[in-house]
Amino acid sequence: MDKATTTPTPPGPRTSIDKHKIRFLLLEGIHPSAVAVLRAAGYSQIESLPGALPDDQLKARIADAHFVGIRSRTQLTAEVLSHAQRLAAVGCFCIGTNQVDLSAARERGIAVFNAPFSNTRSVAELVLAEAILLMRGIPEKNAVAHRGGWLKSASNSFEIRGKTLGIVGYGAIGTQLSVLAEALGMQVVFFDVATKLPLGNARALTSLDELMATADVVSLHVPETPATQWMIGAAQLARMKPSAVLINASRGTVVQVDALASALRNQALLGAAIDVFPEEPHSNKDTFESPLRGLDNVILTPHIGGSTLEAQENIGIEVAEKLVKYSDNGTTTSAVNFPEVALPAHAGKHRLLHIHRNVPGVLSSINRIFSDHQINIAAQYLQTREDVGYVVMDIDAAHSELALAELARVPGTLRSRVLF
Ligand SMILES: NC(=O)C1=CN([C@@H]2O[C@H](COP(=O)(O)OP(=O)(O)OC[C@H]3O[C@@H](n4cnc5c(N)ncnc54)[C@H](O)[C@@H]3O)[C@@H](O)[C@H]2O)C=CC1
Ligand SMILES: O=C(O)C(=O)COP(=O)(O)O
Repeated sequence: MDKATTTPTPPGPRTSIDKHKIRFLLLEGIHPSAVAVLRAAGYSQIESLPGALPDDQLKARIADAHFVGIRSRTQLTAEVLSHAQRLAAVGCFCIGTNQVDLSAARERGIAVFNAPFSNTRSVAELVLAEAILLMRGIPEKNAVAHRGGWLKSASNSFEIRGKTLGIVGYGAIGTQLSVLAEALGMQVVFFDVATKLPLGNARALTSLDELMATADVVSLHVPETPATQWMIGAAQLARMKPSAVLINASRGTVVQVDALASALRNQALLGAAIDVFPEEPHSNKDTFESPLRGLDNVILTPHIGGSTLEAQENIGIEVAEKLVKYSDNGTTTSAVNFPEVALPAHAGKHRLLHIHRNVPGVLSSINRIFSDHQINIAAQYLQTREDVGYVVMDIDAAHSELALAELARVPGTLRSRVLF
């Protein structure tokens, strides 16, 4: 049986708990495939809630969770994480991890995982569909028809074949979109801060300004970072052709929505499709407020770019498997904020996991414990990342209790566990 022992910060109390006492808190309607993976791995304390929790409830509920699963809505700030004394890892059941204070988590020895690929196809498909609908003026024609009108006209209606798609952020989603768009006969240009291999006949442009001025369809696929915050404002919109459209399925903070609303009202743009907003409702019961409401040439969607059953099911499996691996075996492969270690099985041995501040002296203190007590280390793995070190040692069962107690006392210890 696997057991885990977690010490919050030394000299905090050591709690030895078995698998059935490890608590998983899943929020925001994570797909049941995640629960199935956790159950199959022998975990039974799993609470899955349909929505995000208000801050005060989140702080209360996270306090006794060992693992928490969230999507894009839940904000795990440093303040919220300070209530998470037992938390070993966070699973973001999505791509974006901007909702988690990654360095605060790392400093507390909390690993953060995500699903970097599972919903990329869903976003790319939606964007492509929106590009076609916008270039045909469908949002407006649809709205008018619902009001009893009839807008049969070819004016401002275009095929996307032969038009230029400008992709801002040529990563996992941007590249998929690039390939799909070329298959429909579009020409693709992109702008990325990193050097990226252009797929097919796509062309890299050297500036955002050039992309905004060139493209008939501009689609944003950058992460939320200080550099992407409000990167599309009045000046960038003014560069677009009046016959062009803007699609944002990245993060709400990338576009200045007031500037966009006024560009759309002034017909400086043909239309827009927006899936993400600076302020999004907490749940389906809350009201959605936006200056873009009421504009017929805008497709508004409630942050559902990645919300397909296929994507959600895959994400549930992928992230739950990462949490299980970390809990059962200590593997941190693909953690977004943490030293990455891929570990083999440890049959017949107890495995000690020690997460510490990456400061001089910690490793020698650890090694001294083993030499002072003459404990043989069968295997040792070490990885550091920024200010945190992660060392894993496989030892004989007879010594693990003693070694764990000693490890927890090493100055600089953030967390320690034993698996067996
Ligand atoms: N609407 C939705 O439901 C979904 C939204 N997303 C959002 O889409 C974003 C992108 O996803 P992926 O393509 O998987 O991420 P990715 O990390 O694979 O690609 C992002 C690309 O943006 C580039 N980039 C970063 N900063 C930039 C800047 N200032 N200017 C230009 N390029 C920049 C990066 O170099 C990278 O190539 C996610 O971070 C997430 O916020 C992701 C999935 C679903
Ligand atoms: O994957 C992402 O980054 C998304 O934005 C999708 O978020 P969601 O899981 O739908 O809240």
